[in-house]
Amino acid sequence: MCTHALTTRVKAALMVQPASLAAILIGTPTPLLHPPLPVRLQPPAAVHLPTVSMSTDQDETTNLNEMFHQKRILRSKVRKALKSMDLSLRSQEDNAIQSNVLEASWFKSSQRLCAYISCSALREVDTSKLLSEILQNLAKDGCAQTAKKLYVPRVEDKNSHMRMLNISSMDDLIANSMNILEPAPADGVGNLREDVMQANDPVDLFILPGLAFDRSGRRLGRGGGYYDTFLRKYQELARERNWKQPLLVALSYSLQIMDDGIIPVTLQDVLVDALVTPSGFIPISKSALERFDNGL
Ligand SMILES: Nc1nc2c(c(=O)[nH]1)N(C=O)[C@@H](CNc1ccc(C(=O)N[C@@H](CCC(=O)O)C(=O)O)cc1)CN2
Ligand SMILES: Nc1ncnc2c1ncn2[C@@H]1O[C@H](COP(=O)(O)OP(=O)(O)OP(=O)(O)O)[C@@H](O)[C@H]1O
Repeated sequence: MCTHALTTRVKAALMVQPASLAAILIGTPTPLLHPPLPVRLQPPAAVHLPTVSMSTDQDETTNLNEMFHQKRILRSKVRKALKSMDLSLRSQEDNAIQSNVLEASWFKSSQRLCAYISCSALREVDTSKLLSEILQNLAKDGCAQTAKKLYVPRVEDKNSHMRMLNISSMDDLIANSMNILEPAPADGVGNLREDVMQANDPVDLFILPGLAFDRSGRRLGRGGGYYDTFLRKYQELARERNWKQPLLVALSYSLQIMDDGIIPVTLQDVLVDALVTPSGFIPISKSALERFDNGL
């Protein structure tokens, strides 16, 4: 790749002037509205930078690498804290978070959702009660018009490519190589499951996992870039179709909420609209604040 192409990609990923890079690194609070969509960059490892007049670009590449390095450090700290979390506290927080979701009007009124299948080995906030409520309603109701439709993640490859496929029962899931339950592409009788990107109707709610969050909507994932890539594509689809953007809600244990300035972000990172913690709902974006104010 030529140096110019690298420079352009790195700048596009940072989407900042050099002077404001420090602000990103130290994590100045972002506005409540989400920033413009960034461009995903390739890791710049194999590029040879010329020695003249490129110090700024080199600095930017170094800073970007430093940002990913800081993310890795934070990930391992949070993983460690989650591993030593008291079991009864964890179970108490799992229950409180799920009750907060189940009682929320934005959850009750949602018709089509994407949610993660929690993995206890990864110490993720439990979603089993939410999933069984959604799927039970589907089974009870029988009427597709009023029951909620559920889409869950399926990792397709290691290049941050994930799909969200429709399931109607927990029996539709099998463990993948990472030991996370996910749907096979086709059901038991060979019919392909509906991919949310091909659905005719919009998703209104995403329930998101993550390792760390803050009150400005920053989210640190597990490092694969799967959700950021997927969410940007879905937001683009919603724009093209003039759909209302889905509400992005992340579930967080108390210890996963960081002070502002701790979570490094590039503009590739999609901000969440709200958090659900054991103590309640934290609206962040304008859209979440509106729903919260209106009791929606
Ligand atoms: N429940 C759940 N499903 C999900 C995600 C998720 O975060 N949670 N994903 C969200 O992207 C995608 C899968 N991505 C994943 C990325 C990393 C690991 C993982 O096991 N990470 C280890 C560290 C591995 C390493 O560093 O080599 C860990 O975090 O302990 C799991 C899933 C799609 N499905
Ligand atoms: N130094 C680097 N320069 C450029 N890209 C990088 C670098 N290190 C990692 N990446 C890429 O960035 C992506 C991971 O981004 P990030 O660390 O923001 O993930 P994340 O917060 O876990 O996101 P998600 O929750 O979406 O999985 C991966 O696609 C990875 O290949």
